[in-house]
Amino acid sequence: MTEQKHLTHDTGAPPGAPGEAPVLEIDGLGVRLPDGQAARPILDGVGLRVAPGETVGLVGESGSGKSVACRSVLGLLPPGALTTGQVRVAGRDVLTMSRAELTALRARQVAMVFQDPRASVNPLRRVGDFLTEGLRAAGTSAAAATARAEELLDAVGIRDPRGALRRRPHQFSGGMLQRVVIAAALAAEPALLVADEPTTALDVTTQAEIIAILTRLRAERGTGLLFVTHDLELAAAICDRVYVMYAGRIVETRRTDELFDRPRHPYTAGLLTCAPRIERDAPPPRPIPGRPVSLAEAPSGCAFAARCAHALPRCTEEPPVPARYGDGLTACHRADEGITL
Ligand SMILES: Nc1ncnc2c1ncn2[C@@H]1O[C@H](COP(=O)(O)OP(=O)(O)OP(=O)(O)O)[C@@H](O)[C@H]1O
Repeated sequence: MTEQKHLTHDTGAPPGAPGEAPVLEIDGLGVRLPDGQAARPILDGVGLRVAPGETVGLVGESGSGKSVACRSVLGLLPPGALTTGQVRVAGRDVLTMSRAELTALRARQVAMVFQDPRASVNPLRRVGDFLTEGLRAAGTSAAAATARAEELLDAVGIRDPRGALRRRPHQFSGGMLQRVVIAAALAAEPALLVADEPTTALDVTTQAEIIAILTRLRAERGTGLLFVTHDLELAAAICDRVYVMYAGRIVETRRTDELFDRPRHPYTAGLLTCAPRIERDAPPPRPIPGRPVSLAEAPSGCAFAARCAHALPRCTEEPPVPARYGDGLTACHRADEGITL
């Protein structure tokens, strides 16, 4: 694997309203994680923006690096991680923050919701303690913290919030507990919420309810939302813009409607056609051939070339550099040919 340093300071994001700084700015992020004596490359040249109140999707198959990218936003990379580039939250680089600064960042500015709500809560403690501890640590009185916790549980659709505060995690279904985790994430009114596959472990109905809650809360509170998923259809349903990641790199980004109407990267097009559709006359799903590679395994040309029906000899030799098409970016040698239509 040759790292391509496909650095660009263009992240495909719209310029934004004057005076409105992005809540998240990732520029040229590279991550290597320890692997025995060596360091294994995981991310390369990742660039991404989230504006206040914007919902941005980060989409890709398993192992593409989505979780590592969003963990870097909270300074939650494993010990020994080596990074390059910048991850700025409200203008400050997370990668250079001290431990105390990271604690403050997580308490006030960024919150994260993970796939498995049971991994986020202490099974032995009451939900009320889980919801109020951050508020109490920030100096809120016990009575005010409890009132706020009830308000938050109400906002995520939990009936009888007062009773819920006294219960323990095992007394909640997965979907109800994910609501509790979202309520806790919103307690400090963070500028940015990072949700890593928050509905993957839930049944379809509960999934829809959680998505509706996230969408409503984002609209009401103006929180920026970075929504991580392997499901492009789901991302399209809720996101303003989407970044598509393959083998640790962003291969395409654009506004959701444009991404669907006119994907320019064959990988994006493949993600769109590999998912089953419910319409009666919809074509059958067409899986992307082969299996995804990690950045460490990626060949020196385009990492997707071996799975791509449109690959030319050039694709296996030269790394494609992200270039601007329409309102977004695509890293493909054939992007200007419209081959994925
Ligand atoms: N703590 C770690 N130590 C070493 N390698 C890791 C660690 N966490 C993740 N990786 C590696 O980093 C790469 C990206 O993993 P990551 O979990 O970010 O992918 P993902 O796109 O989120 O996948 P999934 O959808 O399955 O969660 C994988 O090759 C994975 O094996």
